[in-house]
Amino acid sequence: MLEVAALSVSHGRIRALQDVSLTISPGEVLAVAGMNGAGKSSLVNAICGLAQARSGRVTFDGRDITGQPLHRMDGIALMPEGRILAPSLTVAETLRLGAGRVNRREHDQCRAKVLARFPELGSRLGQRAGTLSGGEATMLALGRALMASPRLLLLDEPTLGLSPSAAERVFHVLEELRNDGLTLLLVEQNIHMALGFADRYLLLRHGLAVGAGRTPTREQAERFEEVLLGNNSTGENPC
Ligand SMILES: Nc1ncnc2c1ncn2[C@@H]1O[C@H](COP(=O)(O)OP(=O)(O)OP(=O)(O)O)[C@@H](O)[C@H]1O
Repeated sequence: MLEVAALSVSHGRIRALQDVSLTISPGEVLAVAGMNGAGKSSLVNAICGLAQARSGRVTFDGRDITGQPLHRMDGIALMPEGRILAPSLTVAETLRLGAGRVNRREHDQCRAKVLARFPELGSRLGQRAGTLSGGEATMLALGRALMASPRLLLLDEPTLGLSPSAAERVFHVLEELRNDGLTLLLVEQNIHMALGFADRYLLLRHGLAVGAGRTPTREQAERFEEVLLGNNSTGENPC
């Protein structure tokens, strides 16, 4: 479904990502892990055209989408790091924005599905996004992404800043989305939750892919974290 080949991203003189490749098959969940500054957001942003790739290729369903802006990517949606909601827009207006160019009937159908998934948003359609709690704002950001009816959802740290119970709710929703057949690329700071949930992982370090494979078993997880936290100087694949 998604193929990323030797993708490199620079921000000015900083090499954020170097020759990173990955594939995701339909229905799979890929967790992208790594410490702060490892290049996770640069990877996600370059996949969906928000960061410019210096080199490499991104292919979605066989189409080359390298550098294409997100709004032209039929089938891919992003929940960006920090949620990025316009605080003065209402919940209804935010969801409308996520739908893009669809007719009224398509919008209403899609919104009904989103509101069935997030009942807390239904009673707040006229409330401004800036007044929502962290958990509600996260559901709105997820709902906005789902309004695009994606087949592949990119999630950049969806539990950032949330309480443990709100983070659990996010993973509960992600589980439902997976059961509905959605393909997920998940950047997640809560490594335990991410590895417990994903089918496969990609480990980044200083912009390089230093490990990839099926998610580790409980026994392998400790070893994995050693590498992740930088206690292992070889950068070897932990699994
Ligand atoms: N717009 C930018 N301008 C300059 N440097 C940037 C920019 N965005 C990212 N960087 C740098 O690129 C590197 C990778 O950053 P990136 O945000 O991709 O990492 P990350 O793994 O997502 O980190 P975090 O977990 O802290 O969000 C870092 O050194 C960062 O400082």
